[in-house]
Amino acid sequence: MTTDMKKASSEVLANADAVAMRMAELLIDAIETCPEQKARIALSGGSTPKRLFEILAQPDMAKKIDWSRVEIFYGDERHVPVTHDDSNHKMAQSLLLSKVSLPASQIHPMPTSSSAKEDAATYQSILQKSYGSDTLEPGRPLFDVVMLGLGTDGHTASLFPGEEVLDNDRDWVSISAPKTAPHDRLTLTYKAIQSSRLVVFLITGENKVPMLKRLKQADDTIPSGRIKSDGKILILSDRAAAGEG
Ligand SMILES: O=C1O[C@H](COP(=O)(O)O)[C@@H](O)[C@H](O)[C@H]1O
Repeated sequence: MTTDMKKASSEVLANADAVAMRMAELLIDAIETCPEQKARIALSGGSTPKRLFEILAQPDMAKKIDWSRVEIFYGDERHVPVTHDDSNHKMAQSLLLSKVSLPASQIHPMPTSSSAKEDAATYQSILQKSYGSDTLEPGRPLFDVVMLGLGTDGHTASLFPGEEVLDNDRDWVSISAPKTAPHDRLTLTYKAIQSSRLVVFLITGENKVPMLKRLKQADDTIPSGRIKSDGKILILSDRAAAGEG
């Protein structure tokens, strides 16, 4: 089964906190029902997942998760040192990963210390090692959950409009050099994102109204509109992003 954006489900929740809580529930469920020993989860970057990370780090919530069954990956990363304020990993590490019982060996940040091209190839090898093969097999998804955001230009992960990576159907990880963003980036490709049990878009705030509308219409002229999953796709948004605020 392949799900494209035309077949995506959506839920509109009261506010950004409710979206984060719902995402936390989905993660708990995905970890509990993961058919393999460990659930591979790709975190999204940007500002939207911040609230989720804070919620998951709260002791009452953190104890609902068997962290020994979790492997953390990233959907994209700014090609900056991990100490940089724009680093997705820095944010996830400080708000969540440093606060729960998750061994460092189960956290896989995108490397950013060599050239972006070399770092993309290294991350692909890290994913292939975890998956146990360098070929994606039908019926055995790479990720249990891929979290995605939505940029006001329609990008998701670091799949930006006009970038070569949009046509890369060979690699799992690629470089992206958006002209509209301050740093080069590394990103999962469409192919890697598709190999998933569940893709969830987290979209909050009224500045996302026009793009969320296009995403729900499965507009394939924006990069997010071309996302597919071998499992399910869910768009979680708040009322403000849905234009109901
Ligand atoms: O999927 C993603 O979307 C965001 C958009 O970020 P936000 O700050 O509006 O939440 C993107 O830039 C991010 O890196 C990515 O993972």
